[in-house]
Amino acid sequence: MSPSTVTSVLASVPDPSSSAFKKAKRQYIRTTKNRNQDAGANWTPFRAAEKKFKARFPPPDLTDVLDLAAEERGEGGGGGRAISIGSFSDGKNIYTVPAVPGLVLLPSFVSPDAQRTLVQWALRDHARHPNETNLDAHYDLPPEGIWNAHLASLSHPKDVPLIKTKASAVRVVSQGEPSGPRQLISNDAAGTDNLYSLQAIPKPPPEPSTTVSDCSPSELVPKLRWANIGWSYHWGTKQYDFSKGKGHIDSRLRDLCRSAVSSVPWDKVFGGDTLEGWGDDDWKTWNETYEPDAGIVNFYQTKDTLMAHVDRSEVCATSPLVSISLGNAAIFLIGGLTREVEPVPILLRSGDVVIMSGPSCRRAYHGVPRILENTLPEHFGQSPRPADDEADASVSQTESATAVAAPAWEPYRTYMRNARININVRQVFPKGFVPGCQPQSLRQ
Ligand SMILES: O=C(O)CCC(=O)C(=O)O
Ligand SMILES: [Fe+2]
Repeated sequence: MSPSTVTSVLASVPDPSSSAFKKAKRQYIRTTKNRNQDAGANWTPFRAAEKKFKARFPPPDLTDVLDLAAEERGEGGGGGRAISIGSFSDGKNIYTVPAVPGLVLLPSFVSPDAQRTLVQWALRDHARHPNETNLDAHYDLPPEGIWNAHLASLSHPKDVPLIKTKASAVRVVSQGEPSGPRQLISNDAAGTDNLYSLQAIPKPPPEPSTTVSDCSPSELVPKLRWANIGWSYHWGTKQYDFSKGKGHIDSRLRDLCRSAVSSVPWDKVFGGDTLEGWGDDDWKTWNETYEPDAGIVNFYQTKDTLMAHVDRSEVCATSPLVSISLGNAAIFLIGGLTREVEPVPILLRSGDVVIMSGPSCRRAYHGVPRILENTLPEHFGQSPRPADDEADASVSQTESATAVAAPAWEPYRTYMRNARININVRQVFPKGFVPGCQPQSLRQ
C-alpha cells in the first residue's frame, strides 16, 4: 500500500493523542491484565486475522491489506495477490485473487450516482414491509418502515409516535438484543438432495426480546442490521423459508448484478478448471442462467463486525453471489473451506463489487472484522441527481454534473457518516425453478 493510501485509511484509526485512543488503551490494559499469554496460540488463522483487524488497541497494521484502488492508481496495493483479467472502457480493471479461486473483484464498479440511489433504495424502499428486517421480531414497525417513520419524525418533531415493543407480559427467553451480532448457528448446506428435508425443518418466528423498550423511530434506525429480499431467509435455522413465497427483487438491482456478472470474462477465471464439484450448472452458461432471486441488505454501524461464516443455504452452490459495498470502507476477510486457511484481507470501498463464485469461493469462510470510521467518500455529501429517484441504478461509467445539495438527501448523508451498507445478492435456485415441484425437476 502506498503512503498516501495508508494515510487515508489510517485516518479511520484513532490518533494516539485522541480520547478515543486513550479509552481503547485503558480498556485494552484492563481486559488483558489477567489474560493467559498463550490465549492466541490455539486460534485458527482466520480467527487470528479477525482478532487483529477488530482490535481497537493496538490499532491494526493495515499495510498488508489488499487495496485495489491503490493498485488501480499504479501504487501496487495488490502486492501481487490480485491479477487483472480484463478492463472496462474507462480503464477500470476486473481482478481475480488466485489464493481464492472464483473470487472476482470489480473496484468502483458502481458509479457515485448509483451508490446514492442504492442507499436510498436500501433504507427507504427496501427495509420495510413486506420485507423482513431484524427489528420486526422485537417491534411493531409501521408499514412504511423504520426509515420513512424516521423521516416523518424529522419533519414533525413535536408529533412523533413511539414504536412499541412486541414482547408480552409473559417472560420469554430472549434471543439477544435486536442490534446484537449474528448468532453462530451451524446449518446443513442446501442441495438438490436434501432440499425437501430442509423445507420440513420448523421455522418458528423469532422470540421478541424482553429487554427492549418502546422508542422513537430515530433511536431505532441505528439498530437496523439486515433486511431480506427475494426468497425469505430464516435467520433462526439459516435456511430459506419457501412457504413465505418469493419476495420481489428490484429490477434495477437485478440489472446491476447481471451487468456485473456478464462483464466478467469467466473463461479467464475458470477456463483451466476440471469442473470438479460443479454439479449440473457451470460458468459457461451464466450469461443466460444467472438470475438473482434472494439477498440480504446488511446495515453496519462503524463499530459492527460480521463474524466468519459460509453462505451455504443456496441450492445453487456455485453461481455468482454479488456483493455491493456502500458508504464507509471495510476490511473483508476471505479464506477457504475451513478456518485453517489464512484469509486474504481486502479493503472494500464504496462502489466496489465482490463476486463469489464456483465451488471453492462460494463455500469459503469470510467475514467483516472492521468498518473503517471516517472513510465515507465525499460524493455522499452530494444529493443524487433529481431524476435518480426513478432512474436506472445501473453502472453509468460517466459521472454526471455535480448534483445540487437537496434537503431530502441530508438524512441519508447523516446516516451514512457512521454506516456501511452491503447488498448481498444470491441465486438460490436454477433459473425458472419453483420449489414445491417434484425434486426431479431440479435435475432436468
Ligand atoms: O458485508 C459484507 O461485505 C459481507 C456480507 C456477507 O458476507 C453476508 O451477508 O453473508
Ligand atoms: Fe456472507
